[in-house]
Formats: sequence, structure tokens, C-alpha cells
Amino acid sequence: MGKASDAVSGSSDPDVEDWVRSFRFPESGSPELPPHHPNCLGCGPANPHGHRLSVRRCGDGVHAHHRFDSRHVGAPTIAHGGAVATVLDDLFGFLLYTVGELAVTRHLAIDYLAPVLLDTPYTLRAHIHARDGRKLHLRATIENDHAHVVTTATALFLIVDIDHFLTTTHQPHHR
Ligand SMILES: CCCCC/C=C\C/C=C\C/C=C\C/C=C\CCCC(=O)SCCNC(=O)CCNC(=O)[C@H](O)C(C)(C)COP(=O)(O)OP(=O)(O)OC[C@H]1O[C@@H](n2cnc3c(N)ncnc32)[C@H](O)[C@@H]1OP(=O)(O)O
Repeated sequence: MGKASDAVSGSSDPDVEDWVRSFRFPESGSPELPPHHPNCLGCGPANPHGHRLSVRRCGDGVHAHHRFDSRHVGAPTIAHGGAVATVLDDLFGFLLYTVGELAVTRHLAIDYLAPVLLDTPYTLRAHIHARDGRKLHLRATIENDHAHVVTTATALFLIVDIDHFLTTTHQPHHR
């Protein structure tokens, strides 16, 4: 797959430029998918507040094993819904490795079917439900060790070019 930096047109932020220059889509055969940024809140190994999500390809989709911990408490023993959303958003992001295009979250919807418990193992899965031009319609589940689905999520990611990450001033978009 190509380098994301092929279309770089310049940036005022050297950190962003570095990220763009070094970003690679991994070979399609590799099951392990790397974090897209070391400080990412979802998957970055260098972020002390992060989830350090570790994601693999699984068929046409991706999957991960994850435990929320005491940093992610909402009510006692239960993970904060925002922490769950963070992890699902990041998991969706890993599908971009299977698409080979850069995209960002435009819409994220979550059904919290049952509490997600702290210090408890869960399996997360995501796949591309449909693609319509730039629009990627994505679906995900979180399942406990008894094969009960505790959370479902859908997302719309929109494919963007690299300039999206190099532009320092974005105008709001209205629907
Ligand atoms: C932190 C970012 C990291 C991203 C990394 C990317 C790639 C790296 C590759 C692999 C990485 C591995 C893991 C990644 C891990 C995590 C990823 C986290 C992802 C995020 O956390 S990312 C941050 C949050 N995200 C944003 O920061 C976006 C802010 N936003 C914008 O920057 C603009 O909003 C933009 C550019 C998205 C779109 O702007 P735009 O102007 O190009 O698009 P426009 O509005 O025209 O809509 C186009 C068509 O979508 C239709 N449409 C719109 N909304 C709809 C809805 N709700 N339902 C149904 N259809 C809808 C319209 O109706 C139209 O349809 P049509 O074309 O048919 O008319």
C-alpha cells in the first residue's frame, strides 16, 4: 500500500508533518495492526491515559481483546460510556488499514445494552457494513466471555485526503 505522505502539500506544524511523513499502511497480509500514533488516546502505547488498544485483522474486519480499568470508571465497577465510545471509535479507525484510505469519524452511535464492567475481559469486533463513495458505514460489537453482546455501535467515517490533517483552520460543517 502507498505512503500517506504521497500527497503532502505542506504544514505549519512539524509534529503533524512528521506523523504524515512516517505514516504507512501495513502490508495486507500482516494480522497485527500498528497504532497510527504513539500518543493516541485509544491505541497509543505512549499515552499514560490511553487504552493501548491492540487490534488485529480478522477476516474482512478487525478484532481486539480489551479490559477497562480503574482509570475508566463511570459508576463504581462500571466503565464510563465515554471511555467505551473512545475504544469503539478507535477500533473503527483500524478498519482504515483494510480500506487503505484515510478517513475520520463523522457520526458515531452506540447502544449500551448492558454495563461494561471494569477489569473484565471483552472481545471487540468491527467490520465495514457498506461503502458508498467516500462514506464508510461501519458496525461493531463488544461481547463478554459468555458470548453476550453488551454493546453495539455504528459509525459513518468519511474518507479525507492528507490535507485534512495538515489544515490548521477547519470550518464547521452543517447538515
Ligand atoms: C484523530 C484522527 C485520526 C485519524 C487517522 C486516520 C487514518 C489513519 C489510518 C489508520 C488508523 C488506524 C486507527 C485510527 C484510530 C482512530 C481513528 C479515530 C477517528 C477519529 O476520532 S477522527 C476525529 C473526529 N472526527 C473529526 O474530527 C471529523 C470532523 N469533521 C470534519 O472535518 C468534516 O465534517 C469531514 C471532513 C468529516 C466531512 O466534511 P465534508 O465537507 O467533506 O463532508 P460533507 O459534509 O459534504 O458530507 C459528505 C457526505 O456525507 C454525508 N453525511 C454527512 N454526515 C452524515 C450523517 N451523519 N449521516 C449520513 N450521511 C452523512 C453528507 O450528506 C454527504 O453526502 P453526499 O456526498 O452524498 O451529499
